[in-house]
Amino acid sequence: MSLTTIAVQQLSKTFGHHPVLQDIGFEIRQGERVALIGPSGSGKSTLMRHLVGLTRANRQGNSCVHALGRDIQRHGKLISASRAERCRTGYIFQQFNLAGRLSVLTNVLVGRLGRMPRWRALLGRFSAEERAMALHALKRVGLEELAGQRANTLSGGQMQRVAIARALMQDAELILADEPIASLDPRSAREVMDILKRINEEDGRTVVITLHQVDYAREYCQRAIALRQGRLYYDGPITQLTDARLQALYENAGLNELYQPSDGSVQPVMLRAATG
Ligand SMILES: Nc1ncnc2c1ncn2[C@@H]1O[C@H](COP(=O)(O)OP(=O)(O)OP(=O)(O)O)[C@@H](O)[C@H]1O
Repeated sequence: MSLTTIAVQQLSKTFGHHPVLQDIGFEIRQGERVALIGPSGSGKSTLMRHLVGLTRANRQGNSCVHALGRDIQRHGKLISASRAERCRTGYIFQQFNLAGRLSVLTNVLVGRLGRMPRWRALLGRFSAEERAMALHALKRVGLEELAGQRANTLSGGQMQRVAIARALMQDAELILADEPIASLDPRSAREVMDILKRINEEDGRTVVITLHQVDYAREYCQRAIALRQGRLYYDGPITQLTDARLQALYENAGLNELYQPSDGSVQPVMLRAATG
């Protein structure tokens, strides 16, 4: 039986007086490929940031964010982690976060820093084996020929593929991709989504992707978690995310009447009408 990779319980976050996440709870099992969707401002990025401790939940309440066998935060308090533990999660940003002046290969090697002895990491001394690994990671994203090129000469799609190669180099078991294709043209977006899917299928990595484009979520992910106004609106198979539900998610249509599973097989589906 697959293991729990992420468990979120009673997660609430308020910025100032603005409740951005309200009582969020879900679990993600090892090897799942999940799309996190919802209208702009619904809290997707904020939720993702909680999963790696970049944002802390409200201190009040019983929230817990658990990933890869350890608590990331509890009741809004971050739990410290070793470098090796942090490396187990790779985070891919919309804006790639590459060092533009460094070569593509070096950017990929950077993914290894957290797994190297500190003195070697500080000196940036990579072994022949690590270089071979980085080239292999680049090969997997189809960019080994650009290894020596400066990162800031690449297209957006290529940059994102380098960022994925860096996560591969990190040997991340969990990959969180926050709008990885938001600034890419359709062809590049497809290439990036293909690679994320392949990593999930071939390596068994758990992949969670925030997406604006529902079509990509439908095509590439098995499960959707949808937020609306900071609340969990839908959690279930992507195939059950009907046009009517999506319309309700994005257009504030009436919610309760839309959830009418046509057969009894829809066990994991949960829908909560947003009240706010
Ligand atoms: N650090 C912050 N301080 C104050 N408000 C914030 C902060 N981060 C996010 N917010 C607010 O929280 C809400 C949710 O933002 P978030 O970026 O999580 O939404 P999102 O669903 O990812 O949106 P988008 O799809 O547009 O990126 C927004 O109203 C945003 O302005």
